[in-house]
Amino acid sequence: YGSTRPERILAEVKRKATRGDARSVVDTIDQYCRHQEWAMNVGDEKGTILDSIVCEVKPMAMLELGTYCGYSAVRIASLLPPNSRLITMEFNPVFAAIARQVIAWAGVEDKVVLIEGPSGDWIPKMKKEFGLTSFDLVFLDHWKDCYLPDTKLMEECGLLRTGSILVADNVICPGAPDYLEYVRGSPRYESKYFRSHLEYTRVEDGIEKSVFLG
Ligand SMILES: Oc1cc(-c2ccc(F)cc2)cc2nccnc12
Ligand SMILES: [Mg+2]
Repeated sequence: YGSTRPERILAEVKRKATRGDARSVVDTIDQYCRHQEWAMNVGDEKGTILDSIVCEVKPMAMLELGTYCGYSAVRIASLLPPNSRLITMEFNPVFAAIARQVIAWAGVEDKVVLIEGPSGDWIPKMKKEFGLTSFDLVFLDHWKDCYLPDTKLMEECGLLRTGSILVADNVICPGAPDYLEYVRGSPRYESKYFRSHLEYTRVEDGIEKSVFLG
């Protein structure tokens, strides 16, 4: 029986990364995915852009859509202020099961809440389920055709406040054209593009940072 790519990434983390050391987990995954087998982590180059935004915003409440193996959840959690929480949402149960173990190995499980299921089902329930008023920062890194509907749903559910920031991965590759058109064209957003590359490649990709103006 063959293992899955997420299982091979977890095995590499357990073999090479220091338990409780988030940076060593991040670096181990980057090394493996650059030199052994590509995987859809935000990666080191775009990850540095994400880090700078997390450090600037210092979010008390943050949402990640699309956990995959937990690479960006670990990367983000290692930068969060005390008492702040990252809620990360994953649709695929196989990915979620691996991510839980990667997050635990990195020792950031008390900063991260991983929820499983479709974003469209969860978003309307989040205020009540987590006693939230709104998110300070949202990282969109799930299926590209969900970026726009989920953004509109977060607006409708009152999960965004004046100043909430959306950070979207892959706006060029694979691309989220309808989302880009919306945040760049809407008077309710102030949007900025950070040019970069698709993780572990020289292909152009980028991150779009959009401030919700209310
Ligand atoms: O960062 C990413 C890259 C890709 C991806 C896949 C295949 C390619 F050829 C190019 C890019 C897919 C993604 N899906 C969800 C979240 N993030 C993704
Ligand atoms: Mg991505």
